[in-house]
Amino acid sequence: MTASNVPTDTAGDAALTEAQLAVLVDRFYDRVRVHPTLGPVFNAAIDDWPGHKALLVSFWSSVALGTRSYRGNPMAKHRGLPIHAAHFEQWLDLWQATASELLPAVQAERMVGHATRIGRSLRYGVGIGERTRGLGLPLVDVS
Ligand code: HEM
Repeated sequence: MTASNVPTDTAGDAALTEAQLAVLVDRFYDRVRVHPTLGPVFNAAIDDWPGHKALLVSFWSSVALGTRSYRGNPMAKHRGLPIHAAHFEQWLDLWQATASELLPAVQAERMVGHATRIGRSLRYGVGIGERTRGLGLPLVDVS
C-alpha cells in the first residue's frame, strides 16, 4: 500500500493501521540515514535498508497493534553499538517530529509514548540509563 492509500483521519479516533506504520517507519529511517549523528551509527550497521524497514514495521505493528509478527531481540542488537545518551534523545526527537507530521495527534502521541518507554528500557539495557549518572547522593565516590 502506498502513502496515498493511507487513510487520513484528522480527528485521530480511527484505529491505527499497519499501512500508517509502514509510512512512519519509511520516512523516519530516511531521515535517520541522513541525520548528522544518528546516520553514521545506522549506516555502519545496516546494509539492507528495505529489510531493516520491513523488520521495524513488524516490530511496531507488534507493539502498537498486537500483531505478534516481530521475532527478535532488540536489547541484544543495541548492545555493542556505539550509542550514547544523546543518540536516544535525537532518535526520540526525530520520531516525535515524524510521527506528528504523518499521524493524527492522538496516534502520534501514542507512538511517542511507546518509543519513550521502550527507549528507556533500551538505554538501561545498553548501560546508559539514568542510573549511570550516579545515585545523586552526597557520597564520596571511592571507586
Ligand atoms: C526508542 C528507541 C529505539 C527503538 C524502539 C529501537 C528499536 C530497534 C529495533 C526493534 C531494531 C531491530 C532489532 C532486530 O534486529 O531484531 C533496531 C535495530 C537497530 N537500532 Fe534501534 N531502536 C531505538 C534506538 C536506537 C538508537 C538511539 C540507535 C543508535 C543511534 C539505534 C540503532 C540501531 C541500529 C544500528 C540497529 C540495527 C542493528 C543491526 O541490525 O545490527 N537504535 N532498533
